[in-house]
Amino acid sequence: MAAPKKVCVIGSGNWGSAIAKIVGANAAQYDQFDTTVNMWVFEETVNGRKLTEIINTDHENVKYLPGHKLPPNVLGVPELVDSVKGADILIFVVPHQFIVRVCDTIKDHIKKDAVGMSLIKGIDASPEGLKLISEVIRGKLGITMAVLMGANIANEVAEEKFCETTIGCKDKTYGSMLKELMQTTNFRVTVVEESDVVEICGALKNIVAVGAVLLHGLPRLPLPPSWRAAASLTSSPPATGGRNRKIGEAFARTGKSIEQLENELLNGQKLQGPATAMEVHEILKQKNMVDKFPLFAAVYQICFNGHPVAEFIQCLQNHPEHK
Ligand SMILES: NC(=O)c1ccc[n+]([C@@H]2O[C@H](COP(=O)([O-])OP(=O)(O)OC[C@H]3O[C@@H](n4cnc5c(N)ncnc54)[C@H](O)[C@@H]3O)[C@@H](O)[C@H]2O)c1
Ligand SMILES: O=P(O)(O)OC[C@H](O)CO
Repeated sequence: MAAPKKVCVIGSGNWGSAIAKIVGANAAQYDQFDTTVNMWVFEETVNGRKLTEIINTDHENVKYLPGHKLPPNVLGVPELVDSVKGADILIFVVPHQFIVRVCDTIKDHIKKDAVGMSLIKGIDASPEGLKLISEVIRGKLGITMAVLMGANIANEVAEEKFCETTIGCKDKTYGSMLKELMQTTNFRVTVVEESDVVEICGALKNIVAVGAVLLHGLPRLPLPPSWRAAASLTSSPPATGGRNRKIGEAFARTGKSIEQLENELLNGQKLQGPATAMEVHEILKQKNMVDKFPLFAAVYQICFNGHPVAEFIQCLQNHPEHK
């Protein structure tokens, strides 16, 4: 029988911890996985104790996923290089702004035949154009990559509410292995081969989520309730408690900057929607296509250029599709 596959979860934020809860339970249950699951923890001090010590003693990430026990076989590791040693499966789940540094740190320390799976929502924008985060990782590490994306809110998944998600994986053998690692009774996994589509939809969805929330935050526009409901249907997570919703509502209400609200309200968690709107805006500008995506442009202008939230309606009224 093949040696059990060793898993490392790279990241221990809100989603990283919720995922470690699932992966730890499945690794303990299925023979094809090594029981111990490493989880890289960006070390910090919480209530006078190291976060790794809290995780490894109390089995709870009290800062990023309070109120949920992690399986005891999930081991918090503060050194990134140590955490990935010997791992056959690398699950990438850090905020997207940190991924390049993570890859540069581990590139000489991973197994060459490891398989990676990115749970990171976002894109990489540079003067060379748009790159998917999985492409960035593949380019840096030279490993096979899959992705997992869904309308998933970490706290809901940790509470074991019924949710579905999609693994995008071009290789069917890896696809079924990753499904066994991720699926539970209440976290249902579909595997498809169109990995790039799954990934770009996961990233762009966060911009739409911010847009839907900004609309909800508009107090006196003559929008019928059905319109607001339709907006939220395009992305149900912000309607049920995501961070895009929390910050989007506060932004529309207070007029404070996104950065200030992230610092004030998220306790170290990172908001992804507005950052993705900025990166997508860069790409659209490069390609002279800003006018073709008025919703993305409006989210960018409102979040970063001081445009009034009420401008959202004009952008939709003037959408090229209606001309
Ligand atoms: N939270 C969710 O509900 C959810 C759901 C689906 C997908 N995602 C995606 O998962 C990814 C990770 O999000 P999350 O919710 O786990 O993170 P998070 O926003 O909760 O936490 C921030 C994490 O970044 C770490 N960090 C801070 N500074 C760092 C640095 N300099 N280098 C490396 N790490 C640093 C913190 O220790 C913490 O673990 C994101 O791309 C997000 O879009 C999140
Ligand atoms: O908590 P949010 O708003 O960042 O959403 C997290 C996920 O991306 C939702 O799918």
